[in-house]
Amino acid sequence: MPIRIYALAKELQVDSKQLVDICNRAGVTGKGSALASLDDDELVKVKAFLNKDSGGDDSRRGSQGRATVDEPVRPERPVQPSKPKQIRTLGGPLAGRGRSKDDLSHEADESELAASSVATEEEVAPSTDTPEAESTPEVEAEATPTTPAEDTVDTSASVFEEEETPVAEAEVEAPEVEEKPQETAETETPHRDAPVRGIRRGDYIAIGSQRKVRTLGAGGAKKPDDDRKGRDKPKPKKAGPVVKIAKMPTAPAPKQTTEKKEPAAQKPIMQLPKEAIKGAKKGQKAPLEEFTKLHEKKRKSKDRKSVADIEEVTEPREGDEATPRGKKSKGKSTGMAGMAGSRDARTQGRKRIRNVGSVDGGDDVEVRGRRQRPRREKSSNKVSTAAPRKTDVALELPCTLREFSEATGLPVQSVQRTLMGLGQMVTINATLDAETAELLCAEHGIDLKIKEPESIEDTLLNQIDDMVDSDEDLVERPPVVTFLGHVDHGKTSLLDKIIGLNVVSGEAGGITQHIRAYIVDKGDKKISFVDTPGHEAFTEMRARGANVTDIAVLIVAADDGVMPQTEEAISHAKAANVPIIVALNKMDVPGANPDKALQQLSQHGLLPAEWGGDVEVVKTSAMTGEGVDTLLETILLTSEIHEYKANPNRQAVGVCLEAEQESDRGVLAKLIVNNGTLKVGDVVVCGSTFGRIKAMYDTLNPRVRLEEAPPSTPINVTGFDEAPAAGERFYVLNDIADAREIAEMRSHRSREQQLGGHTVKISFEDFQARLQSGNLAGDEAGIVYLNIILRADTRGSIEAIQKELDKLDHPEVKVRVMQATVGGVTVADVTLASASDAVIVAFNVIPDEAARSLADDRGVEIRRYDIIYKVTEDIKMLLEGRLRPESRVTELGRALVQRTFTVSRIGTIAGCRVLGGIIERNCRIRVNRDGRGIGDYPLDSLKREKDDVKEVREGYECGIKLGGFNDIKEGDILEAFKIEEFARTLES
Ligand SMILES: Nc1nc2c(ncn2[C@@H]2O[C@H](COP(=O)(O)OP(=O)(O)OP(=O)(O)O)[C@@H](O)[C@H]2O)c(=O)[nH]1
Repeated sequence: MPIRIYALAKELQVDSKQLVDICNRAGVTGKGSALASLDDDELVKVKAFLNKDSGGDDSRRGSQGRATVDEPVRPERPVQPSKPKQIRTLGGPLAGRGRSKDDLSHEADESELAASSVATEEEVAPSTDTPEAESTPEVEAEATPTTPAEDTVDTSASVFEEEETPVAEAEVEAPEVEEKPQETAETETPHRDAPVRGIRRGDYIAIGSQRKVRTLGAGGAKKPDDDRKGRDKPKPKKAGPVVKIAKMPTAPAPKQTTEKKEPAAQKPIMQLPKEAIKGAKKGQKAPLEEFTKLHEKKRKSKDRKSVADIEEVTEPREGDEATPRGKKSKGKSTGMAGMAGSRDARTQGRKRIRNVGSVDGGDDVEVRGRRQRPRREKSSNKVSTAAPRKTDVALELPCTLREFSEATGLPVQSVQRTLMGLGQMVTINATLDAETAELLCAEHGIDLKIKEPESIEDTLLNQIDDMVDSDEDLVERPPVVTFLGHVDHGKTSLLDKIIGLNVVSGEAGGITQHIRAYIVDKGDKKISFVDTPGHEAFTEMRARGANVTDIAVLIVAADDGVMPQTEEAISHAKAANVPIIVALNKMDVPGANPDKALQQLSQHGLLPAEWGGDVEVVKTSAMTGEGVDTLLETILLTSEIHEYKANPNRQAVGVCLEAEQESDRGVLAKLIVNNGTLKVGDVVVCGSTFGRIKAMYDTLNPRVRLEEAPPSTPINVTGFDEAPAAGERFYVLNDIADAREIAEMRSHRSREQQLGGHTVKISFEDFQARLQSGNLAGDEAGIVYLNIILRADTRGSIEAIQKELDKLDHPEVKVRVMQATVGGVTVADVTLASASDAVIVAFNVIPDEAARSLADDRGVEIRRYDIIYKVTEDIKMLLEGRLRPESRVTELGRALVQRTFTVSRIGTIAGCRVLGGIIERNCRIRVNRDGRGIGDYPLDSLKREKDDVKEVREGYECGIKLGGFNDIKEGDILEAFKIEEFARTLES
């Protein structure tokens, strides 16, 4: 049976190289390395050579055999006669068996060992002769020396100790290898004579097994120290060596290379949803059961995973940062399994990091590095996150510097630099007022639009205004009818006749002083009537946005016909865009001429139905009651045609018609409900006043209390803190705090407007600007109308101007003359102009003081002309959008001529008192006499007593000499004005 040289060397306890040399010397050539095999003949030959060299008995053969070896030099040991006993005491039963085996015949041993050896070779290394097999560790293991005693006692501790020795040798350094044979020589020497045999399967310890044993840890495997102790144990029983030898260096205990134990992984605290807990109580399967099993399986299989497997997973992660997350999400499944996948991925991630990164704190380093990388990349890109700079912004002012910067896109530092240049040191949270913001925008070339902050008024009241009732909620409501007409034509009398009252006699001078509003029954229908002191009041409500009237009844006395106020009433009714019914009253009067009245009405655009027109004319008499029922039927018929509807099931909105302070009840306001139902206890805001409705009274029977007022119902209410203005709209709100806030806000705004002056509501220039910008809403056909109220000195002037205006034709913009009457501009004109966004054209007439004042308050423009073509030219330019920039007349003041003085060679000097404004030198003077303009002339001289002065202010007297006009008379009104050049607002 072949045996390798190194195995034999071990058996003989000599160095392999020395054995190679011995082989050569013994004539066994061709054995150049320790891995070379010796066949039986060669083995016998070598052994014979060794025996020949030694020439001693068995007990001495080992030591002599070793003595023949040149190196290393070992101290000779004296032969101990009691050696077998020592062996027996050392090995115990094993030693005894070993001794008994010596008695066995060599043939038996050889055959048995050969059989076991063959079996072992077949199992472990079937082709030991192949070069590959020779180089494999398994082949090395085959040559592990064993003792014959091991054949029978294969699991004894001594066998294990013997097996451990070469393993330890493999781990320790060279000097230790040389020590081993010395320590074991005494025990192995008796078996030296045993024939060489192969190893058994039980003797074989694979490399992997060796490693396994080594890495078992302190508790799992015997330490080399223990082995040494085991071997050292019987030493005291041994006979000490005769010759003292130097103590051999002891091999240091092999270092424990087991990995640091990690603390046991803690189970995560997982809170189950309540449903799962409930379900589990009811016996349902626990939701985490499957997940736990799956996770446990994964954990077990994870331990078996090789490093290569882990690295394989790691690689794509190193290359692509997005991959790991993708892998994690891939591993996720629905429900709890998804959680398991996520945890598993996290565990793998930790492992990965440990393998790739450093041992100490590798986790943190890797994790930190991975997380920081995107940030570094982001910062290196230097992408500006600042808002783009804008060319025009809408800002709510005041605002902070930060808000300004964010809105405009200007860097804060840039804005601060600009402000520093203006001498202002501001912080980022400093507040910028409108002026500063405008300055900054101008500096940086940004168009600034100041945005009005959205108030609670906007949010709440606009929400109510925009509320649209569904068709199902809408029900028919009574029409609200207003009587309009000339004074004393019988409005009040007719209404009294309808409701059965006699109010006329109760009013001072028979003139209606208050607005009256009643609701009357006509069969199963109701009609609300509103009687106003004049059409101004009617228009006043419209001017405030409260168009309560559904139907206008124009009262025309059949004996008088159309009068100036009738014309105005027609204009107001037309401007309100409501159906008009004409009541030809006083038909009982002997001088009644209905045909003449109808003709006049036709001339004012009201063509009667009996003449083929669309205006219903009812002949009535408030005295006799003639035609009253017909008038009511006509009203109801008109109402039916127009289908006036409202939703009674919502909070009320309406209009205040009138209010007064009463000594006992406080504020008593007359309201009319437009929509919804007003109830006692409702919180109401009306204009700049608010309150909670304490009580409601019927307007016909003031002592009758009402609990609620449905749509179109006029009522008197108490509960307001102050008297609201006529024409103000009221709203019912849910919260009285909101009502208070809105009222206070409006009050504050009203004061500001009074202090800040007025703005022109509409003017020619403004109209043109709004026309160009498209801010003027047109009618259904898209036609925009320029509303004009024309006042002229004569009927002829009116006709001439209207004729000229008719020539103006523009497809999209048209002139609408709302009213054209003779005489000076009145308050009614201003009211109508204010309500209708109209411009008053005064031709050779002037406004009276009340009208002038009201026009200033309302911002109504009154344009005065004295040449007809100038009127039409301006309007033509306006319509064509080619209004030239021209000199604008600036009114300076007015003076009353008290006396006149005629001086020869100089002319007439007017002694005047300045009524208002200022009279300046070099101005022009417009002379007005009896409300009509005579002409305008340059101011020749202006004196105070005998001194020329630059100006004379209100309340002072002065002497005025006009250039080229001496026909000045006492009572004339002199209006001073100057012509100034103004820049164009629009280019042609
Ligand atoms: N004969 C006759 N007289 C009437 C008729 N209607 C009104 N009157 C009288 O005309 C006068 C004026 O009547 P009012 O009802 O006050 O006229 P009004 O239009 O209301 O007047 P203001 O309230 O000032 O706008 C009263 O004296 C009435 O008696 C009528 O149909 N026939």
